[in-house]
Amino acid sequence: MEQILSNSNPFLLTLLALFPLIIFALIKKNNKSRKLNLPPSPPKLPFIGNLHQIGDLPHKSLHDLSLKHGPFMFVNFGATRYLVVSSAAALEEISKNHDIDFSNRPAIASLQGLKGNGQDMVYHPYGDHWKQLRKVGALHLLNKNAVNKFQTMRDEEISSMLKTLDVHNVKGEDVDITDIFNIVVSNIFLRSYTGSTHKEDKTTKKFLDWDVKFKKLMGAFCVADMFSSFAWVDRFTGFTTLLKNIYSELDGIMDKLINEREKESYVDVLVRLRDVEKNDYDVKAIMKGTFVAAIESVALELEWLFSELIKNPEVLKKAQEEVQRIVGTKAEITSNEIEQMHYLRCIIKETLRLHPPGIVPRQTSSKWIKVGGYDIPPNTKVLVNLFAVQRDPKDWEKPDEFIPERFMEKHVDFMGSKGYVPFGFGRRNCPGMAYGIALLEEIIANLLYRFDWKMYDGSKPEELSMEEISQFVVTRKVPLRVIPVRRV
Ligand code: HEM
Repeated sequence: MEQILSNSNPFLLTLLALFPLIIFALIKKNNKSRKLNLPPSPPKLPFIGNLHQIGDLPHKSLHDLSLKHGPFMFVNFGATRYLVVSSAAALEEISKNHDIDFSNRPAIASLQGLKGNGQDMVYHPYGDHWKQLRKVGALHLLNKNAVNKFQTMRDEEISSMLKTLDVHNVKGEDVDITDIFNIVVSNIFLRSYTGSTHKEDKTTKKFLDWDVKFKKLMGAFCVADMFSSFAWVDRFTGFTTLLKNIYSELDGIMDKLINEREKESYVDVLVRLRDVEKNDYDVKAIMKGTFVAAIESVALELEWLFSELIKNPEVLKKAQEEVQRIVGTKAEITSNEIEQMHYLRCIIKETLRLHPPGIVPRQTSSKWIKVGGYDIPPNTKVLVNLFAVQRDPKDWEKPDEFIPERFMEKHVDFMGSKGYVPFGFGRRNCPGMAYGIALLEEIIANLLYRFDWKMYDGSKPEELSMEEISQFVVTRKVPLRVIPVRRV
């Protein structure tokens, strides 16, 4: 034996000694994967995974796939695997039993430039730092009191929007209402951030020009998002440079807002917390994430809401009658009057049900989780398909139809009702809900009160195209053009 030991290779000897341990580990691993019950997945192709089954509108393709493969399914976008959640019951199970475990966001290469050094609010991992950011946002920008504080400024911006529409009315011209919505919403958020007392048309234009380029880029194919080990292809094709340029342009706009901030505005508070109280804040990243989240979602919901009103003249008429009945012949609409517009609120709810802004990205925590009877590995990237959840036929009769009246009969909260989650779910939900709803109500109430609306090309309202395009968010494919006709 001694001879064997002295003549042998020490590496082989170590292996021999560890042999029982290795066998034990292999058996254990084997047993574990045999016992694992992973979610089902549509058939995949080598390398591209399920990409061939995803069309131009991923929310629709994923919805269709979920009807075949179930409300929890694994889908591979190239080499990147996602758990796709597609029904009200599945989402309820997650939010009731695993809220914290599903409260992270995945790293998305093409959105890296919004994250700054990773200390923003939208993409920051769940934890104390993120909670602190949410608190500052709530206190200085987003809660009901903060929203009320900005009322005068909102009134000014809405009144300026009405004046622009009046010019088109006098000339009998059509107007790109999508453009009008983008301008009024950007103006309002810009001023809410910096506390500016005057109009900021130039910066708004800069931001909106930026936004068009940004969305186009987000609609393009980013190799790093699908195949992280082939990220070099993006450098080779020049995509990485395009991303770098677009984010540095946004940085420039944020710099301008920081330089021009008023005392005690949201931006000023963020800067003070960073510079005076030495909080570890990436102010520009916080601003970028919330700014883009706010403007994109409110503008697109206004666009869909207005499209649905134009396409459904009987709903439009009923909504106008409600506004007229409550406001009478007064010159201004007050927040007190808007509170009484129940039918308008139903229209908003139904629009948010049919047209949520996009698919919600999340990531699970670093432990194994069991949902829907399936084993979910640590750090799994998740896509919650609100389009599928909010059209679940188990919760909604005629789920694809626009029927605001359904909300008259059934009490459904904007936040936290089964099968209705336009502002997301759990503790990572949208912090801008109060502000978003206030804006939708105020802008639409004014448009209904002041104007009648005609199709610009003489076509019938019901012929209005509702085609979508998915570029970061899901918007109308073609901008909405209408003719405003003054009523009062
Ligand atoms: C009608 C308008 C809006 C809709 C439909 C909407 C919808 C959403 C949704 C679905 C999410 C994902 C939530 C989740 O992961 O569960 C979200 C997140 C977010 N929204 Fe909104 N949003 C709106 C307006 C706003 C406004 C006005 C702001 C800010 C001023 C805002 C700021 C944010 C932020 C910062 C997040 C990320 C929160 C986090 O990760 O902690 N949103 N929004």
